[in-house]
Amino acid sequence: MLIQELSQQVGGRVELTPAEQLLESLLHQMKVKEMAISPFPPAKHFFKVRHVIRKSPVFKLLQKMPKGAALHIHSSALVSADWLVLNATYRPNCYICFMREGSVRFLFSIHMPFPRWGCSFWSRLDTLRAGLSDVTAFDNSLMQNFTLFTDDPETAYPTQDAAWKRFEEIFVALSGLVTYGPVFKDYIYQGLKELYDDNIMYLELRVGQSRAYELDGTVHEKAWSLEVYRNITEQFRENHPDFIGSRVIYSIHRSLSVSTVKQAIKEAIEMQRQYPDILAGFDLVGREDTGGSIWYFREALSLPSELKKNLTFFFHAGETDLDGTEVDRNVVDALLFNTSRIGHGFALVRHPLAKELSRTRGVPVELCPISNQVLNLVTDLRNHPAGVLMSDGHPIVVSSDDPTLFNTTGLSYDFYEVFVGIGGLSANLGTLKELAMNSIRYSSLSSQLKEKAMMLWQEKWNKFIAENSKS
Ligand SMILES: O=c1[nH]cnc2c1ncn2[C@@H]1O[C@H](CO)[C@@H](O)[C@H]1O
Repeated sequence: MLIQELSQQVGGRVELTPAEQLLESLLHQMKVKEMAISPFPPAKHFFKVRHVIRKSPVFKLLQKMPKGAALHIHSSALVSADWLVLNATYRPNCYICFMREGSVRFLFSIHMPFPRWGCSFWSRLDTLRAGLSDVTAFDNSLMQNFTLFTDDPETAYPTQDAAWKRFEEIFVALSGLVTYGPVFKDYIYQGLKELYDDNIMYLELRVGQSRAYELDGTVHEKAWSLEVYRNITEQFRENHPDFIGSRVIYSIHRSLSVSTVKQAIKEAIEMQRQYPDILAGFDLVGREDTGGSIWYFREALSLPSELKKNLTFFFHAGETDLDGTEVDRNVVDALLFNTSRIGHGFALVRHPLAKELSRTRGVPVELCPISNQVLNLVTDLRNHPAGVLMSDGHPIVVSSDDPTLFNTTGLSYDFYEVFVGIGGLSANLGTLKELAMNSIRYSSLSSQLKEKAMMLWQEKWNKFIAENSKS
């Protein structure tokens, strides 16, 4: 019985080579030590223990581990807040204005922009900085505007409402900065680099509706951005031949109307036809329990099958709502609409039928534990519902959701939380191996590219094992 139960665990069926067994026993000892630290880091909010995690030997090993693909990241929260402040805001012609409630807005422009409602007069950042006595303090305060990071998360975000309000506000603050054409291009490159530096080889990015602009006020078509994603990825691959690439999941905010979502679906169908290599499919984003449910958008979401067109869905579902409302049925409806993955699926364990369906159909949950700590207020990861999914051997992939806002880079922090916090001692090297392989297996890559990615990953994995199993 015990053996049977162990083999259910994610990775429980993965057979380890002798070298892997050696690394597993080292890893096990490291983990036991780390779990004895008091207080146990994953029992605390991520913001309070990030500095502890950073020093952890298990974390350092996870950074070196080839983790496969990042399948759930939002394009407007892809790079570190440091890069945005120290690189993007230092470019010429960058204007800033300060909102009454303390937030900021940016715009790149040749001329002084028109005043914006609720915002101070615009200042050009180079002039503004030249007049400051402490530029570092100013830059640090800008960084604070781009992330939810705080030493005291419980006070700053006592409720989900408070966390989500600030969360959505940051996206608005970032938009004038990251949608400026020249910044946008370097931003994508930097995003790929941060992932690559964390040993990730492929990315699927949720991309919203915002359009890029230029200094003279020209606004580009959405297709322009898709071409940038493709070209910058190509450029990155030329410089890093062992990177596989990136694809885009066209996304629309669920606070919008059915007719707007219908229009977006039509655009997505057309984009998937025109850019099949870069466009992977479609998703609805934004806070789930205050936006429209999947059922609410059923007329729009049925369009592809009515028109007999291909459009792959990657729905966020069961992220924030556990209360048995219509929104709580999103996990079921996502599966009925044939979603190919479930974004978050935090509520999945409460729906045994949906859970069974997701497992038997091989529809993985995109688990983003840091996001759940910040936005769902799950402080102690030992209470995370994914513990049940893990011990059930449920298909899971790990991702970081919004690295800018959570003040992380790469996936290693999320892997740490899953491996040490949610998985506990039952998670082992086989778990890590399966999670990394899952990220390639459940990606939207063609079967040929998947095979190539898997081979490349295996090579990197073997090297990782050989280098780390010595002692
Ligand atoms: O974890 C998430 N769940 C739902 N929506 C999200 C999450 N992260 C980001 N966005 C949404 O994506 C938009 C930017 O593209 C943001 O407005 C935000 O609502």
